Amino acid sequence: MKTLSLKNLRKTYFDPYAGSQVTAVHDVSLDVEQGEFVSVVGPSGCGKTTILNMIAGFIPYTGGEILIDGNLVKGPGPDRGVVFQSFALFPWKTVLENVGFGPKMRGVPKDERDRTAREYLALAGLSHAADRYPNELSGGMQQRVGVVRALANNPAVLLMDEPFASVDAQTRMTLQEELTRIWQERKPTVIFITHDVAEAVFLANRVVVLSKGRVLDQIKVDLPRPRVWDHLIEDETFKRLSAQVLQMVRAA
Ligand SMILES: Nc1ncnc2c1ncn2[C@@H]1O[C@H](COP(=O)(O)OP(=O)(O)OP(=O)(O)O)[C@@H](O)[C@H]1O
Repeated sequence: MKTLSLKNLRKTYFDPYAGSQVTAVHDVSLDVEQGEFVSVVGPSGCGKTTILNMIAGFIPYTGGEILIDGNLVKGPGPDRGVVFQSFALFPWKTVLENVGFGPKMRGVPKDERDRTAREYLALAGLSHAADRYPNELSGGMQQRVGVVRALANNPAVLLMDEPFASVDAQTRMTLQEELTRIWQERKPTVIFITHDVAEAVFLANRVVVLSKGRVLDQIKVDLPRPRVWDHLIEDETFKRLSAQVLQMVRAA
């Protein structure tokens, strides 16, 4: 079943420096199935963040349409969860309260939202941190809380914009493994933007390569799961797919 559908999506910005319109997204059509994990890669300025922001409903689109479960996107909504590279957890709320915030806003009773929040925290190995405050956590842990906070709303689509870009390489690999494990358990529909080709391939069922506001190509990733770096780093298929995507990005 199709969860997300982009049809001939277009976005122009007014560039105040040039005094003219810039087309950031030309004509993007993309269908994402329920429970699919799609990575989006492409050179800087190819329109990745613009597309994500339009799906999130943060910025209007100039042409075409975005449908989520058949409904036209007209603005932000609880059917989409968003995780950025730098995002703010509420510093005055505990980890448990942060994760339970979305359900609270939707009127879910305290017992139930605490139960859901604890379930998601356990899934990310964060049970021990439930009563801590964000400034008592490492950057990697905060990022994991951000991911489970978005998931706890049970969004139709989880939108992730380079969520692991600012953590160290070691932590990043752990977060990637963890995300694939959580994905496998809950099967959320994910759009994941990254500059890191290996990350894109490691995580996804499909990698979409953008170039100058258009879809250049798409590659299916049939690697078995669970995905673990120790196995994949030397895996011939992983290496071949990564090289293929890298070549496309460099040519884009
Ligand atoms: N608010 C804005 N006003 C004017 N032009 C913009 C605006 N935001 C983005 N652009 C332009 O739109 C194009 C696409 O930008 P976008 O940020 O979507 O690319 P990106 O692929 O996410 O880049 P990066 O990988 O560097 O984050 C670029 O040419 C950019 O300069």
